[in-house]
Amino acid sequence: MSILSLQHVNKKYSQAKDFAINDVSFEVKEGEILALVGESGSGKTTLLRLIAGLEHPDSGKISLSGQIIVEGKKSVPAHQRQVGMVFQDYALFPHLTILENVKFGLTKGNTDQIALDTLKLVGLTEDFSKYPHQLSGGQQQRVALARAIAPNPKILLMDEPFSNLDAMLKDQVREEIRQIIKKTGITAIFVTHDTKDALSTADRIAILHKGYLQQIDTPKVLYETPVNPYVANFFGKRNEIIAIPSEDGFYTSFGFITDPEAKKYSGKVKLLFRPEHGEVVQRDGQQLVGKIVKISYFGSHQVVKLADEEGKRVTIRTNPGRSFEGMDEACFYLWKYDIEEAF
Ligand SMILES: Nc1ncnc2c1ncn2[C@@H]1O[C@H](COP(=O)(O)OP(=O)(O)OP(=O)(O)O)[C@@H](O)[C@H]1O
Repeated sequence: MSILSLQHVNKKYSQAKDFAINDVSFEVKEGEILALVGESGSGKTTLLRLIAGLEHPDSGKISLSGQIIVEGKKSVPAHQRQVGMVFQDYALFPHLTILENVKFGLTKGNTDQIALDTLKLVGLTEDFSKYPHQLSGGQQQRVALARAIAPNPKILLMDEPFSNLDAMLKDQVREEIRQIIKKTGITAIFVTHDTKDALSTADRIAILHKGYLQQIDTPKVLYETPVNPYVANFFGKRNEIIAIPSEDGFYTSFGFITDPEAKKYSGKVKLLFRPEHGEVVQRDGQQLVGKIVKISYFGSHQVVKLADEEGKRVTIRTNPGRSFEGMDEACFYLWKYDIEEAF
């Protein structure tokens, strides 16, 4: 069941030339974690602020939990929307203790007990009489999360929740935050510019470009079946090989690829593939071949750059155990690629 629905939402800031959000419509299902991604200025934060009630759209409709919160001039004020918000810098009150910070937005019931239960839920084991400056970044984030979820909001909104954490901590915190959100069953939307955050943490990802929603789907579908080149390239550069189709395959500058699909094309095409959609193999005459330009070792995998006779390069990801000692050339094959007409 959908808990949040946006219909044809548009937003233009008063001094701006272009719309920050252009005709955006989507739904979020109950209990789902949605990531909003896009390059800087694509409208991610604006969209989050429109849902929170911190900005008002020029047109469109937003419903939360079956209630219309925005339509035309009508708007439910931010404090009445029952939306929990975690800001990028956590925005904790420096003069309040951990417990007081979490109790801040609570008005009903035994507020001490609710705050303590929520702190337990987010796994914070510190002395709750400490102040925010006495905590690490990861701990401050848990306090901010506890403060946002303690009042039992209908939806949790997080702006760049992982951007202040160092790389070592990030992987761990991402997983922990995901588990906490899933345990509470709360619906969550987070903004990030980091594709790794989105792919590893979200159930679905919405990708924005210049305020337009490009695609919204699961990480797997977005990565493997992007609807346009912008979405495809957003999740990492793809290799591009120019190919000439024939009855039974494609002629390329790296060799021939047998593919019955080729006969459907008449002119030149582009074969597009990600580094992990190729594999370096032993030579047996059937594969593509390239001159080894560079090998980079990453522990979990190696990245090999191969060039054709004119120096055009492709990048292939391969297993870390493969040895290239004494080799000038390497053979490879592609197990997955997209075919696009080349003009
Ligand atoms: N208060 C404002 N007044 C005028 N223009 C604004 C305002 N806030 C944002 N914008 C513009 O709206 C567009 C979308 O901005 P927004 O901050 O939503 O993008 P974003 O994707 O969150 O970017 P970033 O990743 O850099 O935070 C940008 O062109 C930005 O310059």
